[in-house]
Amino acid sequence: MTSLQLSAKEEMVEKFLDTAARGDLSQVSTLLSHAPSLINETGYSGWTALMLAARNGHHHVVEKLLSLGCDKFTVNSSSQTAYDIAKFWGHRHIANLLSRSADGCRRILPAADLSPQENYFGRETLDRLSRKRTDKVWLETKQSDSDTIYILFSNLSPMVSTSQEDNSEEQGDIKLCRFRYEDVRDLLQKASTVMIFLGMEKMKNPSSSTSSQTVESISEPPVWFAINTDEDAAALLKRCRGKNCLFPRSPNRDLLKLNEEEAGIVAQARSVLAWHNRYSFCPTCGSSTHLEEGGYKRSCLNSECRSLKGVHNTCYPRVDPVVIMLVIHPDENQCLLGRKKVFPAGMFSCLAGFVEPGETMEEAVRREVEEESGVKVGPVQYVSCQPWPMPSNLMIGCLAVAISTDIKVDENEIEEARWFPRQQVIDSLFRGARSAFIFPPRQTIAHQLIRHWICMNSNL
Ligand SMILES: NC(=O)C1=CN([C@@H]2O[C@H](COP(=O)(O)OP(=O)(O)OC[C@H]3O[C@@H](n4cnc5c(N)ncnc54)[C@H](OP(=O)(O)O)[C@@H]3O)[C@@H](O)[C@H]2O)C=CC1
Ligand SMILES: [Mg+2]
Ligand SMILES: [Mg+2]
Ligand SMILES: [Mg+2]
Ligand SMILES: [Zn+2]
Repeated sequence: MTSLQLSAKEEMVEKFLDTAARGDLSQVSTLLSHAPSLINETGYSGWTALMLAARNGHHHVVEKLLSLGCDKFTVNSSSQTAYDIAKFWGHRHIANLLSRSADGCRRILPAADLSPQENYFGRETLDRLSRKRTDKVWLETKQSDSDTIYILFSNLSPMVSTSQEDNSEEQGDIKLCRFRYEDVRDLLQKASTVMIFLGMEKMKNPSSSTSSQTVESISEPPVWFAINTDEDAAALLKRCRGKNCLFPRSPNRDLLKLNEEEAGIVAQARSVLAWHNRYSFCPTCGSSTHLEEGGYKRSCLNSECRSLKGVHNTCYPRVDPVVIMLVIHPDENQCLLGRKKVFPAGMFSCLAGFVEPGETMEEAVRREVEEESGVKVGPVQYVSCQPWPMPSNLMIGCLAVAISTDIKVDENEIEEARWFPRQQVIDSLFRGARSAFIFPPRQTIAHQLIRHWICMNSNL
């Protein structure tokens, strides 16, 4: 980038921040419609447009910025969020607006009226249309429809195209390769291919159709299917006309580079395909099974099998609940993080563990924290959840308050656990300060829980 371009950008950011500080709503909207990336830009001392609007009491501007997805958890160089600033300057109506979800807590755990928070892998881009899974005629017609989109998996990895030659970790750097019926027709005929119906794209703007259009004249949005095949991966890649196509090798890392819409689709497809991969035979009697209901059911072929009578959950895709929790020190100023041996050097994260049969979410939090760190936990509060398709976990994100603080790690599960002071977490998370430890990437619910705590209770 030339210095001229750089200064033009800086000028644009300055103009935008100034507009927000003055409360000029129409100018804020115009600038953002031309350059949406301005929304989280920072100026002097790390102040964002949201902070400036909050400082000067411009309610409408704050409202607009939030509606456009502005990050309200950012802190400035004095560790203040926009919420802290609004509260400090007495703009109660703005503080209320900013605290409506996670960050407005006065006690160790916030009041329970949390508004829903979306996590990566959680976006529902498709309408699953579960009632259509039993409509064989409809499904067959849609399979050969020229608008229908197929995504291709090999060994549970989706075929993607990459925009970057390098090893960048940025979100949006990979995109799903989309195929039409003619491209995959031969694969659909192979007995080993597993196909699942994912759903229909949601109407973007149903109300924008003109009243003169009849219901029939509005064509249905495309439906999506996912295919997992055992055909050779190199041969599959030749089907793709685009360049730089591949099957990512490390799902935990590589699938975090999709955009939010495609990540949601992959979460659904990969979890169901992984279930098929593991349940080829009936878990009750060991007989062969066959696919039904658009890939959402596997029924035993042995007509005597118990799984065909009564309620049997072995026929349906599995979801494993996992609790993941940020444990807060009773002094409110430290949080408990741990690291497993397999983590990259210096990485610490929230403790997590599988919920056991017959256990509540709260009890699972208390048991896993005590098992892994020796710390006893009192109150537990649910924050948000995240589908985690490695292979089919539902991560249940919680805050928890410790009632004892001595640490004794279970070395089988955790290499180290420590209390981290709030300021140290802020320095590492927001300031990119060179730090001895790092957090998991922002696409993980672990990262979001840590941010949630930071923004909940910041001191001026
Ligand atoms: N999205 C996010 O932010 C994060 C996601 N995670 C995910 O959460 C999951 C659980 O976390 P983790 O700390 O490992 O859980 P646990 O602390 O429960 O430990 C996992 C170990 O418990 C055993 N185990 C008990 N029940 C089950 C079960 N139902 N399924 C599989 N293993 C079970 C396994 O032992 P053995 O192998 O000896 O049989 C496994 O290695 C992981 O899959 C991880 O990927 C974790 C942290 C962050
Ligand atoms: Mg454990
Ligand atoms: Mg664990
Ligand atoms: Mg466990
Ligand atoms: Zn059976």
